[in-house]
Amino acid sequence: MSFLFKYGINLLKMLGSFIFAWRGIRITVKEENNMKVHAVAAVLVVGVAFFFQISMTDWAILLLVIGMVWTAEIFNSAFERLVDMVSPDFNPKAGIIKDMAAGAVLVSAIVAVVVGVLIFWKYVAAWVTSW
Ligand SMILES: Nc1ncnc2c1ncn2[C@@H]1O[C@H](COP(=O)(O)OP(=O)(O)OP(=O)(O)O)[C@@H](O)[C@H]1O
Repeated sequence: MSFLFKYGINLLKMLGSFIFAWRGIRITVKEENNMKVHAVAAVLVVGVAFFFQISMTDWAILLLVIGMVWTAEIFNSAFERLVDMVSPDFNPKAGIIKDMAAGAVLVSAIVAVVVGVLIFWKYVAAWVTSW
């Protein structure tokens, strides 16, 4: 019985963690313009992927890079807020931290674009030649 009680409490705690994590994602999408751009880009790319009926492996790679960009952007937004909280006044060190976090987003976005081109070129080429 006490085992079931502990199990239930742990399950509730886990549910609470999911709700808090979901709030973090929601706030980032709502308040960060860059995240809105990433979200729209992801929806467009997924639409194109459905159109071309890409393979399971390509889906896996595509979703991985989309997740990578979103993760980088959420971390970047968290860093921005943390820096603004800890160092609200101008501080070159604070600026470097923000620049580094923004750099992580840029790296992930560039990799995502390259991966997107590598994945889609063969589908686009086949589609164009089938005309
Ligand atoms: N407290 C600070 N001290 C020194 N430089 C800062 C500070 N805050 C921001 N900066 C510099 O200004 C740049 C822009 O910061 P900002 O907080 O506006 O983020 P951002 O990159 O414009 O992101 P977003 O558009 O999502 O708000 C930083 O990358 C950093 O170089």
